[in-house]
Amino acid sequence: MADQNNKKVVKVYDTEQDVAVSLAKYVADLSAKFAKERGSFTVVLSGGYLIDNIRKLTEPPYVDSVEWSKWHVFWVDERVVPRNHVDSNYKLAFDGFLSKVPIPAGQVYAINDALSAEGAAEDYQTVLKHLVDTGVLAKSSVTGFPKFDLMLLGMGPDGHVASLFPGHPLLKENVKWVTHIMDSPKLPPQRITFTFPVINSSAYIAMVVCGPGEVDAVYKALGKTANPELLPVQRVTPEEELRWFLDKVAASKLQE
Ligand SMILES: O=C1O[C@H](COP(=O)(O)O)[C@@H](O)[C@H](O)[C@H]1O
Repeated sequence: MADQNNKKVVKVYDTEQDVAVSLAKYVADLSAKFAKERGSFTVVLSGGYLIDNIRKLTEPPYVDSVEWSKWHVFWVDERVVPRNHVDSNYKLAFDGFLSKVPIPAGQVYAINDALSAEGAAEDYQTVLKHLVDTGVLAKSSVTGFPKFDLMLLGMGPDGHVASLFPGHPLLKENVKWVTHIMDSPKLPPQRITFTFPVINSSAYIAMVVCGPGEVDAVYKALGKTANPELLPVQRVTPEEELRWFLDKVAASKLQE
């Protein structure tokens, strides 16, 4: 299914394994494109099971063929916990992905875990501004916000993306690049998160959803019945392409 108007593509695969295979090729192709065009590839990770979905990148042929030296890695959100804590999105990504591929350590931009939620959000925004100033990170000519090459996102059962939850005032933040939340409905409560203007200024977004947990949210987001109150995931509109990677289970209500 492809929608040319809002650059949305929905791909449904038989199994989660097929999603992982296709997602690895998609990421590797974009890595090659941006490495050639810009000399670097800026990639944003989320937490959750997305990290498991990108496992094929750590295996042949990709582990040997991707230009890992061009990668710059960021997080769309992070929990305010030490980096070695079981709830840390950095730890999840390090254990499942970053420790298995040769991305230079200086190009992995973890959120500062020694600061408060507010301080860590401000600090991360400062890091991003410096990278825009030095040309590592592109800037959107449309919005003026940083333009990441690719965001790899998951979605929660309530339709949340990053740490942007349904009905929360942070959905309306339109000035800050990075902000903080002290009352996340999903634990842990203190987090930092990219804002929608930053998410929507990115070039490409892969939205990866597999398994039974998000069947209803996928249906609300992509089904034929109009959803009166937009889920956070329905506000995601990157500049080039939003591509959904679903397995048959996650898409089961769409096919009814
Ligand atoms: O709390 C979070 O949840 C979302 C979705 O996670 P999942 O386990 O349902 O895949 C995740 O994308 C976000 O980064 C994380 O902090």
